Amino acid sequence: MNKIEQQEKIYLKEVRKKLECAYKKVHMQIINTASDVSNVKKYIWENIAELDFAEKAANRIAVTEAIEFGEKAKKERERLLKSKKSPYFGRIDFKCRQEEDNKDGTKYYIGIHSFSENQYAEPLIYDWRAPVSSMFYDFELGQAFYEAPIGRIDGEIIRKRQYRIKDGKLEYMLESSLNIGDEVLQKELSQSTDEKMKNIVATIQREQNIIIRDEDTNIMIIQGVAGSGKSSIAMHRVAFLLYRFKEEITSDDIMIISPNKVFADYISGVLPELGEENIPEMEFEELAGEILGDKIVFQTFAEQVEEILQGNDPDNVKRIKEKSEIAFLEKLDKYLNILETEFFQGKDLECSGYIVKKDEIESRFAGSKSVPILKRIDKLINDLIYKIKSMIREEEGIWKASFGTSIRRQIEEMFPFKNSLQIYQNFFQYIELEHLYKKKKKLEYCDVFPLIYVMLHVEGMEMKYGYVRHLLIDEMQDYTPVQYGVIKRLFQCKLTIMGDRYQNVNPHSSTSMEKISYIFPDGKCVELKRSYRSTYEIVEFSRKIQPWISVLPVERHGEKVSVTGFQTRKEEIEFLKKKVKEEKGREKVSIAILCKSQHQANDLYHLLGGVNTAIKLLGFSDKEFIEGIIITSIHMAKGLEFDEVIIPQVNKENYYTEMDRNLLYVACTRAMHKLKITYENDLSEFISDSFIDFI
Ligand SMILES: Nc1ncnc2c1ncn2[C@@H]1O[C@H](COP(=O)(O)OP(=O)(O)OP(=O)(O)O)[C@@H](O)[C@H]1O
Repeated sequence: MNKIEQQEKIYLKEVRKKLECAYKKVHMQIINTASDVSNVKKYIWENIAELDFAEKAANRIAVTEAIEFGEKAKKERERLLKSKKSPYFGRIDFKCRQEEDNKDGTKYYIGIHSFSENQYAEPLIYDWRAPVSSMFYDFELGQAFYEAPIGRIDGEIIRKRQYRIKDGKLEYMLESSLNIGDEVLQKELSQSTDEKMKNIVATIQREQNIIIRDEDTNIMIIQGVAGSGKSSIAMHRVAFLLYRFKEEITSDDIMIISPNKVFADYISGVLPELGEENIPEMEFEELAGEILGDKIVFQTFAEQVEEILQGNDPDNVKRIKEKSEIAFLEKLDKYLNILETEFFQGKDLECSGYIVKKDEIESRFAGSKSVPILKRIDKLINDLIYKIKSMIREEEGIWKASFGTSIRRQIEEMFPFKNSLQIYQNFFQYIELEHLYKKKKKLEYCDVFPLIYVMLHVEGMEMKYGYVRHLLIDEMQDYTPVQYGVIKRLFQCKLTIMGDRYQNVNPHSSTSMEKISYIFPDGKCVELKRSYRSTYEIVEFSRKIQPWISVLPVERHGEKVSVTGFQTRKEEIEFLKKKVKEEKGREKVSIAILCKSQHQANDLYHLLGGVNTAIKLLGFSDKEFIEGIIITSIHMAKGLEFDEVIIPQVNKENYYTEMDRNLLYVACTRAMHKLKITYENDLSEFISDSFIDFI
């Protein structure tokens, strides 16, 4: 062990001792608080009859406050426990320009949580989100600066170190003059995964840090290649904002729209790991359900994808495609703008001999333009009932309930639609493309958001999501311009939208960063091209499926991708069975067998032995990320990652459309360390001769 390492070990021991002291102190506080609470409760119980109202109230307040204090202390204890295990991961020695004589600079140790011995002492560990910590991610040795609350602080980084401390032991340390990375990053990336998404604080890269720490941008649109860390960045960005604006926002003010519950569960560990509460999550379908209520039954996105894969309805693709264009949103906007002028036709209204002239009706209607049109019709009815009632009363006549019904009927006849669905259906006649709307038992998924868009326009919507201060949307490519139109209306808050146009599981409705920025012209677009998830071999292999993608792999090498052909399906199944048997019982396996559709996944699951095997089937109704050996559809695996991925049935006749190409790409990019492809008879043309050196 060299001298520097020895010094660091001594320092680590000292810091851990102090953490231990702090831990014991908080632990005692929790015990004492629990005992105080129980004493006060006992006192109230025993003296309930004698205590007056004020005394009872005072005691109750004391209990509530003690419980709150106890809860906070418990969280602090949890943090200290984690810090004891791994107090910090980095250090910078920074010499501020004003401190010329401080030639060694000030040492800043950086960890997940900050720690000081007391509230007046300088921190022994700085939170990774503290202003000074930003230099750890942003600069190499030499000139550096950070934005402190008092303004920019300039100086020089004279030392930078990285550590891996596990269970209180220094596993390794590196003197780094380079960007964080390289060696430590390689080590981190080569770890196996047996669990959910982990934090990446120790190795956040510069381009990622810029996004995480950006507090000024209102709308951020991130296009990042597979494995570039988009979802990780999103979680770290939330943690950063919660720290930076701790007085203003809480985790309940932030929301994430994720592709499915399994994905939401997969990412749910990161924020608690970083000492923050999880944020509310929902899927687009849930949002649709909340708005449409239970009156309209609709198809889900997953069902739409499965339907396309079954390929039974070629017109379906046309309908989906058309409704995913910006032009469709523009046509819809145009239609909604002319609804009033083209479809509302004022007429004279007659009720029990009283007349309200057409002109008055039209000017009343035009006078409340800010009210959504269907609500305006209701308002007009109510206003005219009131007017005619007053006229009748003035002349001492008698108002009858049937007058109200007659007024309502006459006004309703002036506008041909009673609800949003009728208005939406009529849109297709108006644009003379009736074939684009297919009436079915379940509203087609491609009509769900256009209908909601119409609803928001013609019925309005109370600010249901007004409390959301920051919305994150993952897998942005899966949502159409109309869906973004809906988001724009419902969420008037900061947005972080991220995804990858090349990972669209339904290319007929995919949206690129360019399309999204058309809807949000003030949005800031950022591109991430480096892929961290997969080995160099897997990235290079995947890249050949979509050669137009520009992606930079991390130089982390692993096994070659294997492509194995079989003469019969039976042989392929036997091969997979053997593989599962070999892996069964091994600890910490993370293997996914990814099929083109859920239908194929279900079939294969049964062929491999179903419930009698070690394999677990993951389907659309699942809510939790499952560890071990799983079998599922590529759609379900979006956003997830596994040590090893096996893609069966990559036959010529199974993967041949552009949609299949995308799916194959998504499947390959789920693999971190190993990728195996199997096929029967002829291999899909997407895996061509150029792959030969990988076979
Ligand atoms: N700076 C980093 N340090 C260490 N690991 C990283 C870093 N950035 C990303 N990773 C790792 O790369 C993998 C991919 O990250 P993530 O899932 O966030 O990427 P993504 O862009 O959302 O992927 P995809 O779009 O393919 O689902 C994860 O294992 C993550 O921990």
